[in-house]
Amino acid sequence: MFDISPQLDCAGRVLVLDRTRVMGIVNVTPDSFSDGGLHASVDAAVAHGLRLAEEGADILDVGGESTRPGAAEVPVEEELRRVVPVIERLARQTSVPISVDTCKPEVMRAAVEAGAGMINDVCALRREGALDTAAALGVPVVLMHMRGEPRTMQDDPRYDDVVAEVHRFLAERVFAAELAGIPKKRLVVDPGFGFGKTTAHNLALLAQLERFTGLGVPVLAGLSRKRSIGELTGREVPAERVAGSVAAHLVAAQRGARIVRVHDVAATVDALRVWEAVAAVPAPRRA
Ligand SMILES: Nc1nc2ncc(COP(=O)(O)OP(=O)(O)O)nc2c(=O)[nH]1
Repeated sequence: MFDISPQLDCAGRVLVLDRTRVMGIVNVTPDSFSDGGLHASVDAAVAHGLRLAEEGADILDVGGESTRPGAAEVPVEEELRRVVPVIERLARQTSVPISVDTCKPEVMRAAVEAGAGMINDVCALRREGALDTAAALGVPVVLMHMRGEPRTMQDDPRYDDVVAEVHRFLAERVFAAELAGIPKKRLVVDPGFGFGKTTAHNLALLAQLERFTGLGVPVLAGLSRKRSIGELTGREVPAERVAGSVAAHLVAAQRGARIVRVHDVAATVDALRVWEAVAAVPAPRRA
């Protein structure tokens, strides 16, 4: 699928990015925007994660704090209580790499000790101590763009040029991570769909996603069931936005995304397989 295949060593579980890989979402939260409360207990979250692995997830993203617009911050002790037991049990029961979706250095450390092999940080390691903690943990890190904080980010976000501004931010965060001792081979960037962006902003970022591949690290795209998909399709209920989400992630894959972060793993895996089969057909020889 791709000419070069970066590899992410997730604490010994290697994720080869020779094709677009599917990150399955395991939200251990009572209030996530699309599946809040469905997997809030350890047993339910572990069962959900194993189901996503069965459906073909290449990595499982375990999060204990909703980042939906308006969400309040979760105290570190509560976030630890939510994610650590889930990561511990998933790491024992599946060979699929596990990422932890957190901004907090304490949660990063505890999650990696519990068996997580990647950090997914929607704050791009901007929290106090996060850069040094991620450098010391030695696992890959997703750096995502967010304008402001979840509580206020959707209050009328404005950009002169959203693609240029997000690109500049991610370039700065890649540089900061490298300065802190995190090599590029352990970095992934993500434009942060829905994090301080209108639907027009999200569409511009998706249409020009290719530009972010120029940062020299794999690109992750996460549009799954988000408000913009609802606006474009008229689907009010997040769980009814599967087709729109799959379409968006296919476009993201075509425009260079090496990881897509999704709730609906089976549907996404099927769509990517069909696309990859077509993409693999040799170009006709010129007459
Ligand atoms: N790297 C990355 N991480 C993310 N984490 C959470 C959400 C929000 O989605 P979800 O986890 O489904 O909702 P909530 O934050 O309400 O739990 N989106 C992203 C994203 O786009 N990229």
